[in-house]
Amino acid sequence: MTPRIFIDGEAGTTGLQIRARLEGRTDLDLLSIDLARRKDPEARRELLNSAEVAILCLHDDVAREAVAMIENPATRVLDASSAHRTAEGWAYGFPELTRQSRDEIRAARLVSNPGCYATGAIALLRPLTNAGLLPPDFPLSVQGFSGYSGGGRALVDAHEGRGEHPMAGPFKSYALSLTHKHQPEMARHGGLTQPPLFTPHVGGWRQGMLVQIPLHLGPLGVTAARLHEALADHYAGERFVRVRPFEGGQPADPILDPQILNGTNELELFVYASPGGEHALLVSRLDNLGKGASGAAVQNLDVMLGLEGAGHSYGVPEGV
Ligand SMILES: NC(=O)C1=CN([C@@H]2O[C@H](COP(=O)(O)OP(=O)(O)OC[C@H]3O[C@@H](n4cnc5c(N)ncnc54)[C@H](OP(=O)(O)O)[C@@H]3O)[C@@H](O)[C@H]2O)C=CC1
Ligand SMILES: CC(=O)N[C@@H](CCC(=O)OP(=O)(O)O)C(=O)O
Repeated sequence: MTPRIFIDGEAGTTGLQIRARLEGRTDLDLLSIDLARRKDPEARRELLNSAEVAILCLHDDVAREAVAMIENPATRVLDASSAHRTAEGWAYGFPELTRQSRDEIRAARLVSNPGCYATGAIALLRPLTNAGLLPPDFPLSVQGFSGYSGGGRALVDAHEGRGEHPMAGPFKSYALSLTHKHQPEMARHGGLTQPPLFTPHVGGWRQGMLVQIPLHLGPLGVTAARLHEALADHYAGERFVRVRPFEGGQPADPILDPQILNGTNELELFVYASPGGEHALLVSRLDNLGKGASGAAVQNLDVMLGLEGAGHSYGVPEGV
């Protein structure tokens, strides 16, 4: 039977992008809620309990409530919120992260979709901590640069002339309390014993992001070439994660535009080195709504259902 899928929060930023990516899929039966009843607990309860997979595109508190509404043991959950990313009993939905990740996601009833900045950071960190090139307690800084859709409906509306928001504008630094909800996730799934110092920034473009990790190589006792080799080895053969060539002093990609991967489910990783080899910069580029949210969610849905081999792109189809 065709698996029934319900997107709770289908009218929000992440939900709409998931719907766009599922457009034209005949191997899934997409259940939809009457728009007028989309916040009605009874209407949602019914759909949540009749789906094979419920995808939650809700803010954390509403996502927790949705999980509590599910009584049907056959309903599996894919949560796009940050409510369960370090919770016990939840698989982490990053299929390329470790050799076991795909099997864990396929077997799980509860899967948490990664955060956007966290995806960029963890994709760089985990292969290096696993390979023993980055000690788990190494003091790290992570910098993020996101398009405004990362702020959800309220920030999108402010940017598109439908309200005001303190983070709207051409460029803002934020989370200057030096605490951000992605830090525990970066630590846990990046293989670190302490959260990195994380400084996010948001700008006046709609979507697309860069995540940067600067490294002093002296204390690490490793070369940038070795870090690149470990990343390239780990992601060899992966369709959605690409490690760009490393060319030492003459970078293959001398300028990075955060928007290049928009509409795709792709993630690109870069390693840069200073001419004397003292410093390295690790960078990831992704669409915060693609591999950072909705593309990843649809990929995870297919991994959960054993459909990944069908070769879908998990991008937004042309013209949608
Ligand atoms: N934006 C991004 O880049 C990413 C977001 N996420 C995560 O996805 C989740 C959703 O974020 P995002 O899509 O940006 O948020 P939005 O605010 O755009 O969407 C949330 C949706 O949930 C709806 N909603 C609110 N309350 C209820 C309720 N009680 N019952 C049912 N629906 C409700 C909202 O309706 P209404 O607008 O009418 O209130 C809205 O349509 C968040 O947890 C976020 O952390 C994950 C990765 C990336
Ligand atoms: C620009 C902006 O506000 N970004 C969001 C992160 C968005 C995201 O994708 O993360 P989640 O999946 O955890 O919501 C923030 O910093 O909280």
